[in-house]
Amino acid sequence: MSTSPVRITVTGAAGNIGYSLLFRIASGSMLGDTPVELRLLEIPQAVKAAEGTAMELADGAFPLLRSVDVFDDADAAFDGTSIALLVGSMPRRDGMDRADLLEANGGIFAPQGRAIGEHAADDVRVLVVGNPANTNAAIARAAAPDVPGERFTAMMRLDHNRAIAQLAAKAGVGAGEVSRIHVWGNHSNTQVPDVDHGTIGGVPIRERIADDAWIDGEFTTTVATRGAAVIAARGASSAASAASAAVDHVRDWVLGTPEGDWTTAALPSEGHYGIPEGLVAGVPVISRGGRWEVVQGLELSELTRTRLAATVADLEAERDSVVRLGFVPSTS
Ligand SMILES: NC(=O)C1=CN([C@@H]2O[C@H](COP(=O)(O)OP(=O)(O)OC[C@H]3O[C@@H](n4cnc5c(N)ncnc54)[C@H](O)[C@@H]3O)[C@@H](O)[C@H]2O)C=CC1
Ligand SMILES: O=C([O-])CC(=O)C(=O)O
Repeated sequence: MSTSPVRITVTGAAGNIGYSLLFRIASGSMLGDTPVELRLLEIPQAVKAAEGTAMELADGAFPLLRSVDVFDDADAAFDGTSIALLVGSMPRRDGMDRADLLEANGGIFAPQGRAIGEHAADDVRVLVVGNPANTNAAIARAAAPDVPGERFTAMMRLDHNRAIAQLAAKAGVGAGEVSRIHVWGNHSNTQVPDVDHGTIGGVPIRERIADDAWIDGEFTTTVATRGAAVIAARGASSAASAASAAVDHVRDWVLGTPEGDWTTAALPSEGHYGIPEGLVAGVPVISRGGRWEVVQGLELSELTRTRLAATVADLEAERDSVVRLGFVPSTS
């Protein structure tokens, strides 16, 4: 067991995702047997609620939890942090698109990116959960030019997990039977779940499901619009499943992806698969030695290529908006 604690900052700690996420981290679900120091960042009006959550974390008597501190100042909250989970922002409500949140939430991620650049540990890894997650990650990255760009990622793992769940249900198997799928592009309804290289119980997915119309139609739409469906049902956006996906993303990033499988993360593009550089896009990834690597050389079907172009255009439109709003310089 590693004895030196890892410092983790969670923003929006008093919110719905925070309430689920913090307890998963404290229990060891994210980093295994590694002690953790939690730093909770909130806006001043929510500090009291975050302190209540800190009391409950203490009451959990988690053996791996070394400390919990609450902040309303980003510089202090990110000081020396190695893992920054940027959750705090405004969630969308029924009838809104995630892109409607650009202006409201863009103003949060530039100052937080700057604070990370100036105060976090040299090994800092950043996961942006707050929507629109991909573009918020690009904003934070642009504000922290001294941090290697690859350390700024956005969460597409919930989309990935949703795709696995739908496929497993259709095939009547457990989620653990589904391998080698991923979700391209934006965490929006233009995202592109891709099963063409995947297997269920070792059998190619299209062969096992034997229903291309379902895969290319209902399955894709269900995964891409699942967030809105949960909002319509719950009256609030996904929270526990989002927290679980954040735990999955960071665990795989730090500890590595299982041999023989891959997953999905949104990374700043280096031009792979024709995705323009700098867009933070969902891609197939493995993690080795604490670094994401894009799975290279996959053959894309004509349909996937067309859909990938549409989700890239969606990301470009978001990038153009935040350039206009002044959150990102036009060269990023
Ligand atoms: N990427 C993904 O797959 C998913 C992303 N989300 C997004 O995650 C975000 C958070 O969702 P919830 O926890 O449900 O929302 P929530 O409204 O329950 O909590 C958000 C928290 O963030 C805090 N906050 C606002 N501005 C802040 C700032 N500048 N610094 C620190 N904290 C700040 C608020 O006070 C609040 O406590 C939303 O943007 C939501 O759309 C939600 C589900 C999935
Ligand atoms: O849909 C939303 O606004 C929340 C979210 O990102 C998701 O559940 O995928």
